[in-house]
Amino acid sequence: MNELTSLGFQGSAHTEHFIILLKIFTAASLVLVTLGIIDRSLSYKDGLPLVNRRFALEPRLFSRFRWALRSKQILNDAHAKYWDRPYRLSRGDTDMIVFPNHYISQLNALPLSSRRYHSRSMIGHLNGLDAVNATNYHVKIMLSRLTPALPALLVPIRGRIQSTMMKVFPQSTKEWTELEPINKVVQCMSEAVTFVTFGPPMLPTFLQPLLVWLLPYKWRLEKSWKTLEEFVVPEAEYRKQDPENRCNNPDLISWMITDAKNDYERDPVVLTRLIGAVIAGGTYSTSVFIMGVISNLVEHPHYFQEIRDEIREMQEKVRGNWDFAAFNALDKLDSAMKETSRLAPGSLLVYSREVQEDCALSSGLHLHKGQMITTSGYSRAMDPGMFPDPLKFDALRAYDKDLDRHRAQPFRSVNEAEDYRWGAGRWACPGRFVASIVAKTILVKLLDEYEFKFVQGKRPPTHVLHEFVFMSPQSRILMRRREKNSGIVY
Ligand code: HEM
Repeated sequence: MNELTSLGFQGSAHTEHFIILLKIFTAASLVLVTLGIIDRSLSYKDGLPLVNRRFALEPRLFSRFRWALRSKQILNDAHAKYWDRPYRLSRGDTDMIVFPNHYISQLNALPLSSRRYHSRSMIGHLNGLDAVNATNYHVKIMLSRLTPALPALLVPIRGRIQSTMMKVFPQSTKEWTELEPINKVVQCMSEAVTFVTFGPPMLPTFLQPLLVWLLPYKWRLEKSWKTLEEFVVPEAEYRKQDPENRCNNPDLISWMITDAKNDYERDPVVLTRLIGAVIAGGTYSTSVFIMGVISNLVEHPHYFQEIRDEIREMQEKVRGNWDFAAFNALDKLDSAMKETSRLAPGSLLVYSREVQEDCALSSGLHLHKGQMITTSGYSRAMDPGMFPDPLKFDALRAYDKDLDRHRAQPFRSVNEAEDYRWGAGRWACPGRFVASIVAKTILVKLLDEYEFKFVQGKRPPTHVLHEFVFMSPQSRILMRRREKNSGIVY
């Protein structure tokens, strides 16, 4: 009896357990089915493969972490899988359609905005860079006024760079000095950028270090904007009162005041924001790039020597007159610059745009207003079909491959058949002419006059965070002035 009771008892306990399990199973199935339905309803309907999100309901934070830490791998895998097809990349902050490069000519005809993209992705509403949403005036002036004036501006730019270099780089030919080269180059670069922006005597030198810190990760934003405004606003008001006499100088502010078509374009606060965007976009990127060229050449001393010889020969050929043509005829240095930006572009993604109106591609793919699109410049730069042995730094790659073509399409050009170092289309980097000539001006002297060594033999690392590729301004290098150099004087 006892046994039966106990069996009966156990039997009802089993039944109870079974019912509980059944309930749990039913509830779990219902949750899964519901999640599946929600997941499907949240998924995109355009059939594009989704990269870096495992299912539509996966918290975006996971995509963001993966993208922050493994962006190169994610792009490599996606390129290997979908190389000829667009795919949707989940970055965590937004989902972008990544187009293969051959779509660019078709995309160029669509209503896309690069500035809206830059403003949105750089949280322009928080840092004040959203002024670029309303106008492309700064880009227009850079291309139509600044670029043609560069040959004439070269002489004062050269002089300023030279005197800054004498101040910030070591002069001893005996001792090695350990320093933070990026911060030093930033000072030279900002001399050039502030000169083309404000003209000669306008900007007090004590403000220049502040402008330098209008850099993405060092922004003391509101304070920096305020400092810049405190200078630019009264200066712009002053020049506006008598443009004929006060806007004669070839500089960005004067051109922006004289060429303005409406009150918005000549508003001093707007001018401050636009100028801030130009300075922030150009100073740090070019300085890191210059350090990248030097690091690559230190790592490959035979190229360093060849390029140094090229500089020495040019110095003799032009008898010390380093004009535009002389800098632009340094074919080997130009080739090393192309190779440096191919291996370490500022961003793995280029040609990033926001769609302005609903539109469709010839393939039938619909793009909706507000959608972000981009291309993977990195996948192109690493394509062994375009660049054999793509991970190798071959300083003379472009020079050796086809010299005529290299000369016709130098570093400063937007060459859509090569990599996308300046982006592409109408909104490719408008600062490329400034970046190229200023970088060459600094590099010619540094490569000719200095020896470099890595600290403890280790190259300063290049980091990749999200799509951004950068070197820390705190990276250090050893430098010593060469006793025997070509004696270049700007
Ligand atoms: C080596 C240095 C530099 C590199 C690698 C670089 C690269 C780029 C790239 C890839 C873009 C995006 C283009 C696109 O989406 O199609 C861009 C945009 C831009 N760059 Fe540069 N840049 C450099 C230097 C400069 C300098 C020196 C300036 C200013 C003097 C500058 C000003 C700008 C501006 C204003 C834009 C935004 C254009 C727009 O979309 O409205 N950049 N740059």
